[in-house]
Amino acid sequence: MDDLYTSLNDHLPPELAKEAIRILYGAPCQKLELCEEVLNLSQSENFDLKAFRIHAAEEQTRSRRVVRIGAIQNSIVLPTTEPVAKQREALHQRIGTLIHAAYLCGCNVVGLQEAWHMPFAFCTREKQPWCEFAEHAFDGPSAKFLCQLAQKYNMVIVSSILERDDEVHGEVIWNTAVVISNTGKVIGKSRKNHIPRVGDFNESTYYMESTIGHPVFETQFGKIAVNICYGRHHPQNWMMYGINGAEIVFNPSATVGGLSEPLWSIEARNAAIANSYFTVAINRVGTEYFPNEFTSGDGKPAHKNFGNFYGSSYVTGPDGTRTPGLSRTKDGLLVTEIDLNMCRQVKDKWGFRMTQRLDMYAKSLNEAIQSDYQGQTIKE
Ligand SMILES: NC(=O)NCCC(=O)O
Repeated sequence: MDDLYTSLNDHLPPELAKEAIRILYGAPCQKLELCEEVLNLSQSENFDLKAFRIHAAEEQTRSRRVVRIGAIQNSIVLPTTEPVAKQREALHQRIGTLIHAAYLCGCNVVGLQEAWHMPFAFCTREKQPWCEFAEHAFDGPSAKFLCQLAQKYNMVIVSSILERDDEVHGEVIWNTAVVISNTGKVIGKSRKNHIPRVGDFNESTYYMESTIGHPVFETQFGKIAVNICYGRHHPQNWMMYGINGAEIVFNPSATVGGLSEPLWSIEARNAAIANSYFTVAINRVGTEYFPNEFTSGDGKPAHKNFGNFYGSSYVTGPDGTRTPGLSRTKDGLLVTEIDLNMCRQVKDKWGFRMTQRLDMYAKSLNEAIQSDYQGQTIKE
């Protein structure tokens, strides 16, 4: 099955499909018309292309703040046995094509998947050659490449990379998202707050948890934050970006079907609802093979790949409306037109911020982290 939405549409009687989609996806997203040039490009370059508008109400006292978001998912281009520079160069080329497509679709903000410039080699626990993909956040080859595209296309780009912190912190490696302004300059970086220790996700061998909190980047196209992959399982992580004023939170990810597919459509969507902002969940696609076998202490026979990254990138609005997902198997570009005014409209309607009781939880959490804490469990 390539994607659930299309399967429902293709296989259920029309009335039933409409109702099933309303229940599963929320208010229907309107399809956007795209130009012939980008439709042809998606054919010749073999990527999934979907485009929607999430509807927000018109207001009397504020003009609309319309933004087009592009979410890009991709598979690796060359085998993982090719030289590091060649693999990275091939990914740059592919991403260049997909960003050009996003430009043709009028995107103002584009987000890429987790560690887009390399294979997701953290299953292997090998340091060589994978650590060589790590690069400087502000002037590494991928930052330079994207800064130039951001300026050329007048778009903000959210670039999730393996960072080598060689100025301040003794060349250590981090899992980092760099936010690049539409002026072509890096605005700043955010880092992965929660590092997985599950299945083959042996990422803790390579980098530590972020120490830079929950930054929100004020751009010309809205206040943007980045919750990197496994951070999506932590509601408090999502919450902090909301507290700091985010209007769009990207979730660049790399996750596989056997592990997380049933969770995928829930977590970023729930975060959008709970925090009255838009979320953009982006996952890799394809299967990446590594030269040497590895195991992860879970009883599985030694193997050479992670399993299948299932794509399915999607966008959710603060009212819970979500777009259909991109393909589960193909590279893709998902374009979503949103109106940032919707964040406040939903806060006013549902009052989740107003009723959030942060003071109560701050007090309770502060008690819960004390070594003599007695849980509030009442026994029969
Ligand atoms: N990249 C990453 O953090 N993956 C962990 C697996 C998951 O969160 O689904």
